[in-house]
Amino acid sequence: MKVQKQNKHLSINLVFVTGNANKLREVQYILSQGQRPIQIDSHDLDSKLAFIFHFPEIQGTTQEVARAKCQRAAELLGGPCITEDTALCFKALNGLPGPYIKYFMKSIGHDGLNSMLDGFPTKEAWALCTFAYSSGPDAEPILFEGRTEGMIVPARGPATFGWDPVFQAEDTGKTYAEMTNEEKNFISHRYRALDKLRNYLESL
Ligand SMILES: O=P(O)(O)OP(=O)(O)OP(=O)(O)OC[C@H]1O[C@@H](n2cnc3c(O)ncnc32)[C@H](O)[C@@H]1O
Ligand SMILES: [Mg+2]
Repeated sequence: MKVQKQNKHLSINLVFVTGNANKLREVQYILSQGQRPIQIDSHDLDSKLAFIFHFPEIQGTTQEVARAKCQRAAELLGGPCITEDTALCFKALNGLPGPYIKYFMKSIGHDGLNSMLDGFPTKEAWALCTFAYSSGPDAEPILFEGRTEGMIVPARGPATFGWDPVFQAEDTGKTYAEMTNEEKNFISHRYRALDKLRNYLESL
């Protein structure tokens, strides 16, 4: 990561290690807003790093999963980086599927996520985003969490990004998939976590 302060302007370049193009698009969008834009290096999807995305992610709490991925990414890169883990947590299931949502989505899809809650008294859920920042292979990753409350509903809106069509954000009446980029990226779990990361980076 390069941090340069010139004439009170802050220019930060970060390497974001992810295999998910939708995440990268949203992160670039969110960080380009505001008074001090942060550049995300786009070579993170470089094929040289592609094998990292096929590493099994560990089991554990969202924080343990996030720390382990960032640590591994910093070791492979030999330098500073950020990584991100997203969990979708059902209240009725004490927070599961949580960090394992990717495998549930792949196996049972939007309908299956709804069916999982059949017979439970609440459809409440929350989206949890955990950014991890490592200053290098020997440093302990630092975590930044963002959470958005909502509920699981039958799919509405374009199926462009993961579980967006089945997550209706609290007080909006809309699923993430029914929102514009601006709307989602103003209230999302990702926006809230990135806000904390941005504050941290600006304090360096
Ligand atoms: O390489 P990484 O960054 O790990 O990318 P990934 O796709 O494997 O992502 P995760 O391990 O964090 O798994 C999260 C799952 O939730 C999905 N997801 C993440 N953010 C989302 C969002 O804002 N809206 C809908 N689905 C999302 C994503 O597509 C995955 O299926
Ligand atoms: Mg992953």
